[in-house]
Amino acid sequence: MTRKELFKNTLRKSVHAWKLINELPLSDDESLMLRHFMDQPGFLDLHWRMFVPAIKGQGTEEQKQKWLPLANKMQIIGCYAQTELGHGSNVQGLETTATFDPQTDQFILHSPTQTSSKWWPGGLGKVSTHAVIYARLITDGKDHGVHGFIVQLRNMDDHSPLPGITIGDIGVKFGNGAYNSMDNGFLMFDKFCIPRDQMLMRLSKVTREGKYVPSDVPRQLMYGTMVSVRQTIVSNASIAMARAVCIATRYSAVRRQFGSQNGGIETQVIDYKTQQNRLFPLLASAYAFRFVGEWLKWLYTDVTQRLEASDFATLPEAHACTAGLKSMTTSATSDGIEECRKLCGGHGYLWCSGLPELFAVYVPACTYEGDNVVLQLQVARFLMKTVSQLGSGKAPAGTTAYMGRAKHLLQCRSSIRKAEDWLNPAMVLETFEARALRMAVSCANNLSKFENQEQGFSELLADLVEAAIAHCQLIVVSKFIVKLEGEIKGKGVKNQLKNLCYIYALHLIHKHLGDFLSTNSITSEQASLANHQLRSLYTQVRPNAVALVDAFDYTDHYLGSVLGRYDGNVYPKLFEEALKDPLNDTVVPDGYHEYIRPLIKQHLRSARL
Ligand SMILES: CCCCCCCCCC/C=C\CCCCCCCC(=O)SCCNC(=O)CCNC(=O)[C@H](O)C(C)(C)COP(=O)(O)OP(=O)(O)OC[C@H]1O[C@@H](n2cnc3c(N)ncnc32)[C@H](O)[C@@H]1OP(=O)(O)O
Ligand SMILES: Cc1cc2nc3c(=O)[nH]c(=O)nc-3n(C[C@H](O)[C@H](O)[C@H](O)COP(=O)(O)OP(=O)(O)OC[C@H]3O[C@@H](n4cnc5c(N)ncnc54)[C@H](O)[C@@H]3O)c2cc1C
Repeated sequence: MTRKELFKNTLRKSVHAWKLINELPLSDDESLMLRHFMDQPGFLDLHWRMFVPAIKGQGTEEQKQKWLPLANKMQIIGCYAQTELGHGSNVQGLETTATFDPQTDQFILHSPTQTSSKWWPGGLGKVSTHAVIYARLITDGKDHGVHGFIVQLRNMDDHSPLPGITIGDIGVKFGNGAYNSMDNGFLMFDKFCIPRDQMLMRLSKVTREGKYVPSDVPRQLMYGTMVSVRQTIVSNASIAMARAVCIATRYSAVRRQFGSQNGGIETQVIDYKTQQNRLFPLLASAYAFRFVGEWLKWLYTDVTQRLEASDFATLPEAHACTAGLKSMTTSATSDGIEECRKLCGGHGYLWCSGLPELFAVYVPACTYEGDNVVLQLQVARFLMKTVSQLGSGKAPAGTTAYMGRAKHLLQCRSSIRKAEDWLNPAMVLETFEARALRMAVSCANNLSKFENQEQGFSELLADLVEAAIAHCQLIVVSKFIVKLEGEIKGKGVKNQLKNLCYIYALHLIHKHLGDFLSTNSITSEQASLANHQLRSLYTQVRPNAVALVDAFDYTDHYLGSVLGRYDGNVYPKLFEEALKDPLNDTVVPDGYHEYIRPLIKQHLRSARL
């Protein structure tokens, strides 16, 4: 499809999905499932995941009563317009202004520079009638920082932009189809006026007289919509990873190379330890991210309930967990999808493998909802704060509770003696805790050598990110172990999950061996034992690998991959796909008479053939 066709077709699908949701009707969970199977980024994502939650989280009761019924019936379509051409990560650096005019009781929205143009918001370019706009609030010449406003963008009769608004699509993005189904947009305001009651005023207010009334709740609640989306992105990482792994695992069982004896069949590539060493940790990650996603959903629900009761104590941890896990799981999944492409050899590079499209559509997850490095630095700040409070009498809680055992974890030596000891959950956990704590403490010690903490932080950014990743990996490992300790129906299933849990943990040790050795969390002998155990786990997973990906229950239609077909009938179907290519419509290609024939004829003449 051309870009225009792709965009229009996605509009068609989105509107059809909305019709089904209402007609059947579908529950919230079923609607999410429908979105999952619609399988294309589109304006509904931003309307439901960001526009509506932003109003719910930041609007007053009156604002919710006014706007939510319209949004819930999709009589208005909204998006989330925060990022600007010049500022994305640095939200406090946004330039768009919203200046209160007491004479008209209105805010004047203005884009003072080119870099202040809104740039990137999904659904903004061509579809949305409304947006939640983030802009600097100015009253009486004073800048109160960034706040949210509900703004109508387009005329409800003919969809034209309202006077004072310039709006459009930002152009083609990475990949052929992928994210190009979405109208990520730009937007400029030229002194555009909105009524005062369209500032989202649950957190802070501007009175009729133009007085700014700051809120008595943390201003970070303004970032709540991002926290909610980051949490869902973790579960989505599991879905995308599982999809790539399903394709690569099934195909690895079909594909044979070398090893034929006396003219017999060749070896299935899934039997090579190198293939297993690349594939099975990704299979394990798909399960691990699913379980940590379930836990994060619980954490998010818990913090939401606490916030409603004005208990803000767990907000920093919820922010650190959603930011860190969003970052860690999306980076691992993007890398994992690419690894799966390589695991499928040359055929993985074919569009019909399903992997190129999956990669192209998935990889921006490392950037949207916060650049992955910027988000890990938020985790690092949280860790440094926690370390600095050790010994102050305030016991670390939640995911940093292990830091409360700092005295032990800083000096303990791993008691792993034989390979099977690596199947002991307590020993594995302690290894990850020791490594995470020691990396965090080492950063804190290095920071303390700087007179200026912020300067020290800048100097140590790379180490801080590594410490944050170590903490996030510990969370994933520990939540996998907790899952195994809970109710899992079926002993066989539990055994398989145990194998995957240890593959996940031991492979991380192997991959980040430098961290584990340099922090003395394990010795090089213990590292060899971990590798030994890992190989044995691969052997145990091998006979069940295909079943473990079949368990994701993805249909062939959803996978969209010739290589990942459930029936394994890969080669005939590759031919079928190839023959569908427009280049094969004719035997002699268009351009032959124009370019190839004159070239050949010229050579034939000069060679006197
Ligand atoms: C084959 C076909 C397949 C098809 C598949 C389809 C797949 C589709 C998948 C779809 C899935 C999902 C769809 C999602 C759609 C995504 C849309 C994307 C939308 C966006 O991107 S919206 C824009 C997002 N922008 C960002 O994330 C910006 C990142 N920056 C920030 O968040 C912040 O500015 C910051 C960097 C975190 C803050 O930095 P800074 O320290 O400068 O900030 P402040 O001074 O403002 O705050 C300091 C203080 O506050 C704490 N804090 C910061 N953020 C939060 C928070 N969210 N909650 C609580 N607390 C927070 C911070 O820690 C500081 O605390 P301290 O003072 O140190 O105690
Ligand atoms: C597909 C897609 C959809 C999007 N949808 C929306 C949307 O609906 N609404 C919306 O408002 N926005 C949206 N965005 C924008 C997105 O949220 C931002 O792109 C994102 O937050 C990253 O910000 P940036 O582009 O400014 O990156 P930058 O911050 O410019 O990052 C560039 C580089 O600088 C590094 N860097 C930046 N700051 C630091 C630091 N302090 N320390 C160390 N390194 C740093 C980063 O790691 C990165 O390597 C979307 C983006 C994409 C790609």
